[in-house]
Amino acid sequence: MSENMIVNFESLYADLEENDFVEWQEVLPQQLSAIFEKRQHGKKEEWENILQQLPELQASSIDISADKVRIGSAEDCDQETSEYLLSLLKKLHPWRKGPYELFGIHIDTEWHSDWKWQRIQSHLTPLKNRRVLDVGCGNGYHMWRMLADGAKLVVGADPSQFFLVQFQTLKKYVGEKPIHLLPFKGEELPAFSKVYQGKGFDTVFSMGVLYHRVSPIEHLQELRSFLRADGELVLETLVIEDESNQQSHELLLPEDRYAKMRNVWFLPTPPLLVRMLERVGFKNVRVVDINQTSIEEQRSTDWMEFESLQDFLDPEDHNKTIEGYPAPKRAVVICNR
Ligand SMILES: Nc1ncnc2c1ncn2[C@@H]1O[C@H](C[S@+](CC[C@H]([NH3+])C(=O)[O-])CC(=O)[O-])[C@@H](O)[C@H]1O
Repeated sequence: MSENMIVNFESLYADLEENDFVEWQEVLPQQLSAIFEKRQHGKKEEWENILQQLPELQASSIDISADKVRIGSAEDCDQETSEYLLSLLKKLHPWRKGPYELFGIHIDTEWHSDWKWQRIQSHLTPLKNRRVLDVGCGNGYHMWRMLADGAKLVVGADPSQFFLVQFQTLKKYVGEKPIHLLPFKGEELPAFSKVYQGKGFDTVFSMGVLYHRVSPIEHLQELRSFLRADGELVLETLVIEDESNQQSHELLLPEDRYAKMRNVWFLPTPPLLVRMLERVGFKNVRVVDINQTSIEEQRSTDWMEFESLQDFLDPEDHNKTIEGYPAPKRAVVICNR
């Protein structure tokens, strides 16, 4: 493996070859090396040390289909090793997406990401035997659930190398499976359908990413280019709702911060979101879920000690953010290329 990389991607190359992505596989080592070179992280050595210090343990059983993704059990590990593992996991604070259980240690993450999956799962074209891409996958929680649903290849992309380290920590104990996280932004992935002549993923997810993009239409065009013909897009993003006019095509561009976040740009109404998807060429666009995020779903825990949703809302009125905007509400839209 090239020196600047935190993890080894050899098994990904083999899985890409097997799944009709051979052209990408040929250029990927070079692309990865360039990304690690360009985005050198000050904590790289610290993270490498944690990954190397993880104890060698065999998971007697694994259940990635459960809401709490579980790897191994408390019996697989003696008390001393368990405490050591706990200390290493705590060094990887903050744990945002989950929940997970690793050898009996419950990682109580900031988000109940399982609740999002519950809202989405039944609307999907079954993932069995599909090649799946999750753009903005965080530490990969939903990727495990996609694998559990029978996907034959799960690739995630997220620019955060910290989330890559959390993902690798869990993957170490799962062993070889066709699930891989790449430290790329969505816009750094190849436009498969253009570059590789009609090739692409069967299902592409983009959850919690669109509102972070300054160019939301470009993000939708990219997502389309990652799909094969007829492939399915699952898009989840923040929306605003106009209670008096369910057909309004409006959007909110926050003046400055939104729920204390600096990097929130465009929040469309659901009809505008549908129109955006149709304008870039998606078919069969349908909104399958709208949900206001509760302070039970996103909250501070022992594993994420910073501020969370409760601190981002108006203390007098949880239907408003602290800046006075509508509180976070997320829509799930599904459509086809
Ligand atoms: N340009 C980009 N390209 C790709 N990823 C990006 C980009 N910019 C930021 N990210 C990544 O997008 C993720 C957004 S969180 C959603 C996680 C998961 N999907 C979830 O649905 O729980 C938001 C939320 O809290 O919902 C982060 O991991 C960023 O690093």
